[in-house]
Amino acid sequence: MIKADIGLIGLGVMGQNLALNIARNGYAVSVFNKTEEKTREFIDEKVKEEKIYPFYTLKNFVESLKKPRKIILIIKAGTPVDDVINELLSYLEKGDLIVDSGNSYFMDTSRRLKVLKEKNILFLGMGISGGEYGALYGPSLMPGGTKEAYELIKDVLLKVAAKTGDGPCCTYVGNDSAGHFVKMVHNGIEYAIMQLIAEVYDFMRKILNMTNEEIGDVFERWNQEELDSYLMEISYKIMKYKDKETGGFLLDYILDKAEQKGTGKWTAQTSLDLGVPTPTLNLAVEARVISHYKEERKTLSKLYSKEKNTISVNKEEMIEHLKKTLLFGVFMSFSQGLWLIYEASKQYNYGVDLSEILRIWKGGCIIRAKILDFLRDIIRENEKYANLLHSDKSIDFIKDKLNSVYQVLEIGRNYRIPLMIINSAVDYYFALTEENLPANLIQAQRDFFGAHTYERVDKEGIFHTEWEK
Ligand SMILES: NC(=O)C1=CN([C@@H]2O[C@H](COP(=O)(O)OP(=O)(O)OC[C@H]3O[C@@H](n4cnc5c(N)ncnc54)[C@H](OP(=O)(O)O)[C@@H]3O)[C@@H](O)[C@H]2O)C=CC1
Ligand SMILES: O=C(CO)[C@H](O)[C@H](O)COP(=O)(O)O
Repeated sequence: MIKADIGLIGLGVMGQNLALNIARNGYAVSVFNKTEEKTREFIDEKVKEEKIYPFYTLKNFVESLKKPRKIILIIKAGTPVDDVINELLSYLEKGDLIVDSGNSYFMDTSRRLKVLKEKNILFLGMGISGGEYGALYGPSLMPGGTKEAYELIKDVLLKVAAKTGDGPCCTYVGNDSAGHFVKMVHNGIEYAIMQLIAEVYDFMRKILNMTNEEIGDVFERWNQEELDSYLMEISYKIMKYKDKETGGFLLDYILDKAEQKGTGKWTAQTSLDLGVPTPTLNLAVEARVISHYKEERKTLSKLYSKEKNTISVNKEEMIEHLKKTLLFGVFMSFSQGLWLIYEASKQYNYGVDLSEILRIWKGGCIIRAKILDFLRDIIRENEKYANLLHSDKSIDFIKDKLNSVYQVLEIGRNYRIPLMIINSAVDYYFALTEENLPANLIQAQRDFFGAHTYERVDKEGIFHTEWEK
């Protein structure tokens, strides 16, 4: 009778490759998928010598595992996770472990942890990043929950994770739902960087009149410099990719409506709940939402004539300005995301080590980037400042980029192209480094209409004024 080391449920894009990755690292893996056909296809078409065993009932699947059982779920987030856990509970025993590695909402993970603890089942909420390629060759893994649960599966996770010069891209992220929280923010940052690159592309094609090929060349060059990152790499490849059907660039045939599955929106919602400013991450979600109104945009674009103040620009200089703008935006995106993780870690007692998070994001994951080493140096320099802007290194970095950001924004405005996220990054910087904001007027207005009271700058206390008396 088969006794496998690991069980994996969910043979979708990620699950198939993760199963292969685990098996290729020397483990015997039992697999189960809701739709049987997918399991059969996987076994017939993808599995070669790997020790991967298919099961068609959960009972047989569970019985095929060595005790204590270790089961990785990698299925659609939400109700399916609850359904599968509930079904599994009929067959699991005290001390068995479930690892949910889908993009689950962190509050769901906290709830599941409590329920499963009462049933003596160990549980980890584990973020995974790297897409289908990462799942196969080495993802970045962000497990959170109890240390006891992590210890049970640590060896497997460290083996299958991506490796960099700083070790495997997996660490114990922290207590409770820390793993899924960190993955959620990872995705919030991912949305922001994707939107930043998209705005730069828009600028290049509409203002600098660059072809996809030319933009691809610039992105490729940037990818060998400070902007070296996975998202830059795929963007230059996308720029140059030809459509098999038409022979044109595939990108030009893709409808400009961005989809989303929820993690970016949860990041924005959570930052508002916790009161941490992450405007760049939030606006990246808004940008996707606006993109969805294609018909509306089409109609309105005809109603409003776009008088563009064309001004002459030096293309090569502008490309350099765009590079610095992108670096500035990427820095602000990470800065906002890390601050959010830091505050959440305090609020929820996660115990997250930000430097470790930056380390495990260096390989395998979608937001891996050369700039992470620089950010890590800043974090390690002074751990009490989760807000990166405090560091001298940041001040020098930002000063070097600002003029370029201003140039890009000014020209973008003259040509009327939306640069929402670049604007948000610079406004975040302006607001956060401004001693006197106009919030005094907001407080006065609130007190005027709702007797909400205010504090004064010249004396302690809470005050209210009868404004019309
Ligand atoms: N794709 C990516 O780049 C990444 C995805 N993720 C996350 O990993 C998880 C899996 O993603 P991915 O592999 O891309 O998704 P797919 O859409 O390719 O696969 C979804 C999987 O979920 C299963 N499933 C759906 N509904 C149920 C249900 N009610 N009960 C049991 N199983 C169900 C499907 O089974 P069936 O075949 O029977 O429909 C299938 O195995 C998701 O949470 C996703 O957000 C995380 C990082 C990266
Ligand atoms: O987690 C991921 C990458 O890190 C998934 O690919 C996720 O689906 C991306 O988010 P969205 O679909 O909302 O763009």
